Formats: sequence, C-alpha cells, structure tokens
Amino acid sequence: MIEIDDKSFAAVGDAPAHRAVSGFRLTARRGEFVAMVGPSGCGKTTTLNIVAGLDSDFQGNVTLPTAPGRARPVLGYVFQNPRLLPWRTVHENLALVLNGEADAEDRIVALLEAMDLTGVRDQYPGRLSVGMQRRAALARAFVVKPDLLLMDEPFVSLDEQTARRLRLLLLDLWHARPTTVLFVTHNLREAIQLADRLVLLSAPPTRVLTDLVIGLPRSRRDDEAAVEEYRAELLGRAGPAFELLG
Ligand SMILES: Nc1ncnc2c1ncn2[C@@H]1O[C@H](COP(=O)(O)OP(=O)(O)OP(=O)(O)O)[C@@H](O)[C@H]1O
Repeated sequence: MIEIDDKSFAAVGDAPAHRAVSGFRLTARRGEFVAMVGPSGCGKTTTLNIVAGLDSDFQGNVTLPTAPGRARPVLGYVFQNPRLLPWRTVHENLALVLNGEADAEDRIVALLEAMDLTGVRDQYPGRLSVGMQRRAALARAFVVKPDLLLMDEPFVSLDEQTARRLRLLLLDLWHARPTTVLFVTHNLREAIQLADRLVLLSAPPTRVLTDLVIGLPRSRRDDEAAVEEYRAELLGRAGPAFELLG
C-alpha cells in the first residue's frame, strides 16, 4: 500500500521549491503486475524511490508485502541503466545480492540458464551486448526472490526487437517466480502487454488519475493486434489524460 500525501523538493540555486507528489494512493494485491504510466517528469521515479525506501523525506505511509518467514520485505529494483558492477563477472553480480543462502548457487545457475547467460557467466559486463546486460539485471532482480519488484523504465531506449524479447523474458520469469511488480513506463503498449493493472499518473504533483484492470487474457503477450486494439479503445474513451501518451 502506497500513500504519499506530500513529497516536495526544496529550492536549489535558481530552481524553486516544488511539490512532486501529492495525494497519491495505490494498493496492489500480492502477486499483481501493476504498470504506472505517466508523462515525463511527472514523478514516477520519485514515487518508486519512496517505495524502495531510498527517500524517506515525505509525508505518508508505505506498507510493503513480506513473505512468511522473512523479518522484512525483500525488494528487487531494475533501473533504466542495468547498473551492473563492471569489475565483477555476471555470476559475481548475482552472487553479491545474495546473503549466503544455502540454495544461492542453485538459484544463480537457474536464472542464468533462464536468461540464456550461462555461456557468459564469467564475463565482465563491459564485454556483453546491451541486451545481455539487461538480461543480467533482470536475473539479479529475481535471484533475491523479491516480495516486491520495482522496475523503472527498464526497456527504454532499446531497439524494438531487444525490448520485445526482454518483455517476453520478464513475463516468463514472473510466471515462474511470482512476485508483486510495480513497473513504470511511458509506453502504453508495453504496459498493456505486461500488466494486470494500469495506473495512469497525472502531471506533477503526481497522483493516480485512472486505475483499471486490463481486460485482456494473458495470451496477449503474443497478440500484438489485441494490444493495439485495446490501446486504441483506451485512448478513445479515456479522454485528455491519455492523449498525453500518444
Ligand atoms: N533531487 C531532486 N531535487 C529537485 N527536484 C527533483 C529531484 N528529483 C526529481 N525532481 C523533480 O521532481 C519531478 C519528478 O521527477 P521524476 O524523476 O520523479 O519524474 P519521472 O516521471 O520519473 O520522469 P521521467 O519520466 O522523465 O524519468 C521533476 O520535476 C523533477 O525535476
């Protein structure tokens, strides 16, 4: 549950103080895939940072899901940039986020296999293609068995073929390793293809404008015509809020 009553930034130099988030309310069900879609600069990253606990300077309350037996919630975070440590191999990048769990090696091996990275497990990230780096970042996020997975435009600025493969891999991972997902994107098609629920955010100070369950069967991952039709229908009936998204 995310309740952000107010998140403001103080004035810095010539930039005036401003409110980035206000009256934001969102409750996700456990295991739900929620896409948050909004215009550039509306406060998506600010909101995710609050949810992740990276920013505690706000008014409100965030309650995160926690798996039975865990003292505190475990989060995965996938950023626009894969943020792999360049001086660590792919395998080491995954091992670093684990705390010596008994099955750590098995989990790493399984995820490298699922992401088709077994052959490059001992390579450094700088030697990998952009797509491989993104796959390694996805593997690292899932290897911790997150209670909540935060994704901040993880497939932005990729060529469409690579982005499409990564979306399909993400859905495969999520089906095999269910977790609650908050996925931020500018891309309405991507949101419709991936998510159970679509949350449309306002211009700043951001709040939830529209919150709807996506009424398409899950087979939509391979049915781009259905996604396109659904998107056109949404744009047609939702009015000016959706026009921002093109
Ligand atoms: N540390 C900061 N100090 C001051 N203002 C900030 C800071 N971080 C973000 N902002 C401002 O808060 C607003 C929301 O920024 P944020 O990065 O959350 O938007 P966003 O929706 O993620 O943008 P984009 O889609 O372009 O990534 C913007 O006006 C931004 O300039």
